[in-house]
Amino acid sequence: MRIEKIVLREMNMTMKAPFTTSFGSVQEKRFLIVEVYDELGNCGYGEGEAFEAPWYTEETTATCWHIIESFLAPILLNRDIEHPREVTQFFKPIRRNMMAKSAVECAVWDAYAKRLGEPLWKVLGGTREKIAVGVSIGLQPTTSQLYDKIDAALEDGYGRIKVKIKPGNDVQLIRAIRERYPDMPLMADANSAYTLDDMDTLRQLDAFHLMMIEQPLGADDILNHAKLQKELTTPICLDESIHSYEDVVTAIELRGCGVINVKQARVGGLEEVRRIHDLCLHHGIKVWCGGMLESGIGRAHAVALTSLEGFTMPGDTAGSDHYWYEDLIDPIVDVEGGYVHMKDAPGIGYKVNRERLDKYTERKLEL
Ligand SMILES: O=C(O)CCC(=O)c1ccccc1C(=O)O
Ligand SMILES: [Mg+2]
Repeated sequence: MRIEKIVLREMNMTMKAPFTTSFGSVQEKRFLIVEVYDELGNCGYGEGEAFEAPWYTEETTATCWHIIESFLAPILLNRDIEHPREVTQFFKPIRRNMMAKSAVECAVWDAYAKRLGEPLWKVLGGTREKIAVGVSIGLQPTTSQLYDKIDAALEDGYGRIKVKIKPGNDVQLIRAIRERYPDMPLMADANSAYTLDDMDTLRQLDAFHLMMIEQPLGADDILNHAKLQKELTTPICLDESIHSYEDVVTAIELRGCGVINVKQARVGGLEEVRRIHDLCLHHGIKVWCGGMLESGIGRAHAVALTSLEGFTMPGDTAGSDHYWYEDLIDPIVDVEGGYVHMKDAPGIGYKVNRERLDKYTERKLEL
């Protein structure tokens, strides 16, 4: 396969409601869509999932554009590729910038699968015909508004609820949720808001049989997660701390977690997720697929990944309509009774609606 053209788009779409974490809120999403064309005219799509500000990782929409335009696209253009797994190797001379790399790598996978006439999930080695998904609910102004969101998610059939916590909005909040929903599969995500000085608070969370506590401590702090995990019975799940296969090796050796939330965007693409998935399976570490408030394009890649056998826990890939009034794909990612059913169409399996793609494009560059 020969990559003959790459199109870069900066998108701007507004979510139905603001999404609030311990860092702040997002409602307007500025992200990138990458189109990769092979010599036969197959077009693959990938999503640059970084946020406009560097609160979740150091990348932003603007740094992704710069890295793709100046470094990644020139590496791929007019290059012959046997298999998309090579892309990760081609990108090795460029340090980090995982979200920029992922956008392009995902697009190459989609083009490759379309060229084979096969659905991406099968090309990746996925086996599940349907995948279980949960929802992640941001911090709400009041507990009663949070209850309303939980009730709506349960009514929509989601079988696992993740809520955000932060210092001052944690033990009381989780206790209240547990009293109202004693048996609901529940987990809490702190997005790095605590330190080991908060040990007493974090220990109290052990009383609520949470499925896991996601990323309580700093993004660069696997060592202290290991210290914390020794003190807790609830498994720790790492999110922001994991940027690569090597980070997972470190986390496993240090016993820094029981669970990994993996996102293709955070680790540089689908091939790296596959390697992490295999490693976790080998070591008995649970792994599931997280989300980045993506449009349907990034969502479709996450759905394809989640069909790998090791993704035994529900992911964060809620249906498109949970976040968006309209999505870039037809049909939308649809959740029925807590499950997304795999599509048999080639590539990501969802058709990109070109009219809507153009409607939300604010800047476009052909390379
Ligand atoms: O539903 C999603 O797409 C994921 C929601 C979520 O929790 C999240 C959203 C944006 C950035 C980080 C996170 C996270 O997993 O910590
Ligand atoms: Mg998280």
